[in-house]
Amino acid sequence: MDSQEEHIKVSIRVRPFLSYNNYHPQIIRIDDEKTIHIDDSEHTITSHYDKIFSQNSSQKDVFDFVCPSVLQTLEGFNATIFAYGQTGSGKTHTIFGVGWENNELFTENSNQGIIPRAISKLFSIENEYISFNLNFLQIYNEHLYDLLSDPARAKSLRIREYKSEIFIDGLEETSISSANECMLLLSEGIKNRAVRQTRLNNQSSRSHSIFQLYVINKKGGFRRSKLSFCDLAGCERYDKEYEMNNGHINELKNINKSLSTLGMVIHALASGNKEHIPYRDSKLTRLLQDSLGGNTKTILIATISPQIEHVDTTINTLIFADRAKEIMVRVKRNEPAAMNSTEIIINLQQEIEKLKSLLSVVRVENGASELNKKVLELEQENEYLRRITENQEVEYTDVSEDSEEENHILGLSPSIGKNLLKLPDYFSSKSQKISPEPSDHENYSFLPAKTGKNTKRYVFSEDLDFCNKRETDSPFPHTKNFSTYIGTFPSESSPIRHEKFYVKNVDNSPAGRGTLAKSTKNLRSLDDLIEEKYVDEEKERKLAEAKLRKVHHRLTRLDELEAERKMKFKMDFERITYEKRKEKDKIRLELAEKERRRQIRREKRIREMQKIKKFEEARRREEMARLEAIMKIEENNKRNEEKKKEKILEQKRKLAEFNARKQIKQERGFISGAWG
Ligand SMILES: Nc1ncnc2c1ncn2[C@@H]1O[C@H](COP(=O)(O)OP(=O)(O)OP(=O)(O)O)[C@@H](O)[C@H]1O
Repeated sequence: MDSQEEHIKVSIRVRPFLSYNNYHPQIIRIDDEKTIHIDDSEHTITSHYDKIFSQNSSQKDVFDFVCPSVLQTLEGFNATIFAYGQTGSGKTHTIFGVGWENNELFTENSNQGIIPRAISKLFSIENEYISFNLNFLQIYNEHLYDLLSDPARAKSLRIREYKSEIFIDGLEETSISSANECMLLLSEGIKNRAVRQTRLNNQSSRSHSIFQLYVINKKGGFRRSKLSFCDLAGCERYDKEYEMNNGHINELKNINKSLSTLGMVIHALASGNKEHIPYRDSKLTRLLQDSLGGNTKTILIATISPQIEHVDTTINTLIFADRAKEIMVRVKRNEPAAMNSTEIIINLQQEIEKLKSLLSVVRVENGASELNKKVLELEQENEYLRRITENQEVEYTDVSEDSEEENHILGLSPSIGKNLLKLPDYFSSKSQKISPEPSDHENYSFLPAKTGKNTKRYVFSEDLDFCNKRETDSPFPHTKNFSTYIGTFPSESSPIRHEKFYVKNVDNSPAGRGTLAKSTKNLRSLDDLIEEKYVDEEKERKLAEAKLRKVHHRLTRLDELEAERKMKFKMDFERITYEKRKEKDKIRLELAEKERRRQIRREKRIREMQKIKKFEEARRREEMARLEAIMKIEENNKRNEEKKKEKILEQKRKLAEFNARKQIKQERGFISGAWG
């Protein structure tokens, strides 16, 4: 099936206020299921995600959101669900649920987190072809531990990579046949996790834990998919007011370091730069590699606290979630591995063999052990060669049989041969390897016998005169008057080995001399025989020398390699130290810059507030003046009005008086007229 590209799904879950929280203003508003607002005096932020879970959302609501991806593992897709967020914001609550201490979560209830719900869901689907394996691990202080087999955190495990797939050496994968069995193991593992009471959480996870369920579908082959749940340890700030012991500080440093690496990985992936993703900078990112950048359907649940004092961390979590939204992953259904059980077994066996051999290679590659191994091999080889050389010497010097043969060829009696200075004893001791040379060379004749390429043989005679004539003398008869000595004289200055036969002439009579001459002649024919042996020995010696040269060459090369490795290690170490220092400086600068900007913002806000206050004051004063003016005008108007009214009243009064007077006049006129 073709692969398809899709975004990582991102959701936000807001934790409710906990009972021990004091009242705090609501700074989080959720408009619809996809939009969240953060509003406080300093920030106004709006952001969109695949799903927002409010403070009232239930565990079931969250599971319903991830359920389709969980079920897709049955069809051969890999899936990962991971929770990220500030300490105490509800990651463990979301992923595992609460109440594991009392095994409360075995049966369905509202507190169950995503994992127990996923287990129940998967086991509720009856399918004879499907089986499950699981493992459960934690990353504590940058060390990996098997939560199911190593509760004491005694043995940390190592990450390996094979065919670009990440696996953990020594992590036990347990086959499970029922949901109950699975829950039991899960609860065992949960109890083994590293937790600690902190200021923000009574049961704070101090490790990142990863629970992996392998879904094996045997229908039409052997299809294996992986469902991972990851509960990350929460990021936490160093708290000066809360006394932290060294263990706590160490945990905090490791947690924050791995989370910041995760942030960098997310940042790099989101920016589309697939070239250099710093997966290897932490164990966490190494393990999440295939979830973030590989063939896996991934869901991130970012948990946030509703409290105003955590607003900065909440915003950082949202920034992290924003970046994760941008990541594209290419997902593909896993292919079936083989068609029948025999093939499956063969495939698995082959795979195991490959992995085993790979492991041994990786193991030796990972340190000086390879070098040690090679050095050991070479030492063994050296020892072997040394022994060969010694044996050759022993064989060569152990001439008891040869001397008997020689005696025989020389025609010397066995008794004479046996008296040859007891040669085997003589040569068997290293300290006496060199035969005694005749004390006075003047008295010896020097007869060159056969000369091999690397061997020179000489025959000495005590009698110079006699020896000078030896070439023309008659054959050497068997006689007890002669003793023959054989010795090997390694030359210090040259690789040529000098071998000297010297014959003592006991009987200095002419007959005796004749015998010696004959002996010498026979000796020369013996040389012919021995020469063949020397040629073989020569070959062997050459071989041994070549081997030694090779060993020497290899040792030199190993020294060079070791020097190179050390140099590379030193350079890498320096580079990493430099980068880390740079990174630290950068973070320090960023923090300082952030602090500076925050300070500027604060000052600006204070200035603005002061401006607004002044402006308000002026406005108030103006308003007061305006009101006073209005009141004055109104008073004037009122006064004028009253005056007007008085005037009118006066006029009315006057008019009334006038009218009254007029009427009186008229009445008087009328009376007088009537009288008149
Ligand atoms: N949605 C929720 N509803 C009710 N209680 C919650 C919710 N989320 C978290 N809590 C409670 O808040 C407390 C802290 O939650 P939890 O331990 O899950 O946080 P965390 O993010 O895993 O913290 P840490 O990173 O320190 O482990 C717990 O008592 C938990 O039960």
